[in-house]
Amino acid sequence: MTDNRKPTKSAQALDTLYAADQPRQDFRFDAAVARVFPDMIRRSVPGYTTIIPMIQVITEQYVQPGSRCYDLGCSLGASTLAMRHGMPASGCTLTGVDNSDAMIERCEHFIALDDHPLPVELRCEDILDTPIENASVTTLNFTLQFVDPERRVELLARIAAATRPGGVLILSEKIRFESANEQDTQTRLHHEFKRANGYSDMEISQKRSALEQVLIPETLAQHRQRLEQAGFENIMVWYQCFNFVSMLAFKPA
Ligand SMILES: C[S@@+](CC[C@H](N)C(=O)[O-])C[C@H]1O[C@@H](n2cnc3c(N)ncnc32)[C@H](O)[C@@H]1O
Ligand SMILES: O=C(O)C(=O)C[C@]1(C(=O)O)C=C[C@@H](O)C=C1
Repeated sequence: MTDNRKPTKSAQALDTLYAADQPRQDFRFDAAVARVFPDMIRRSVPGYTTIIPMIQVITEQYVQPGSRCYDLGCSLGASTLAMRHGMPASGCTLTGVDNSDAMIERCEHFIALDDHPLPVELRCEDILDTPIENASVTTLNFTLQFVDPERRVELLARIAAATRPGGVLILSEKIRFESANEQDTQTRLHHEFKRANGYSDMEISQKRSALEQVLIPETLAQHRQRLEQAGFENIMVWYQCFNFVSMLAFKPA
């Protein structure tokens, strides 16, 4: 197994946010999280380092000339840059959206460092308010799980309505399982992945309780049913590692 305990680049800050014993507080995408986010997400989400380059491959396949592409919940722009590199240099637009100032501020910097002719529009706002139109590829890479469950269908329906025939939504989520046995097994394996990446039992357990009221996972069946209700078809899982999945959902041609 690759040793993921060290940050990839010397300039990249190591995530030690939950290393010291602390009172429980809801997880927030604030400046402290934004600072360590590349290290945090790589060591916390099994498959993240595979999913990002595949977003480029998928974008290349489904981007349509003259259309718009959206990365909703773009954080520091890892998924945005993957989309950018899958898009033609002109004729299309790319918009990244996040409601965390700290994320958008750092994202601007990463986008500027990426040498590519296609401009990226960054918006600091709630994705529930983002105008979406003439879309071919939209990405929600581990973002829908943070949206109020009661508002998820309205967001997906708006994306579906704004997507061109044959366009696609890339939806990555932490999921839960109907079977208690599978839930326990997959959660244990996820925690083992974190341990293998250098997180202590205390870090794992403090982050788990910080996320409890904030990241609301749903089952694959719930995702499928709601994506269909929203106006998508041919919903397929193209990636899964433990309790993390990525799906494709198509707008009927
Ligand atoms: C797990 S991160 C996304 C990671 C990113 N897509 C990537 O691939 O690196 C979730 C992001 O969604 C943002 N977010 C959560 N709810 C949001 C909302 N309602 N509107 C806009 N952004 C939101 C958070 O601020 C956070 O940066
Ligand atoms: O479930 C966890 O333990 C996680 O850390 C997952 C997760 C995510 O899926 O977005 C939660 C918060 C951070 O954005 C990074 C990763």
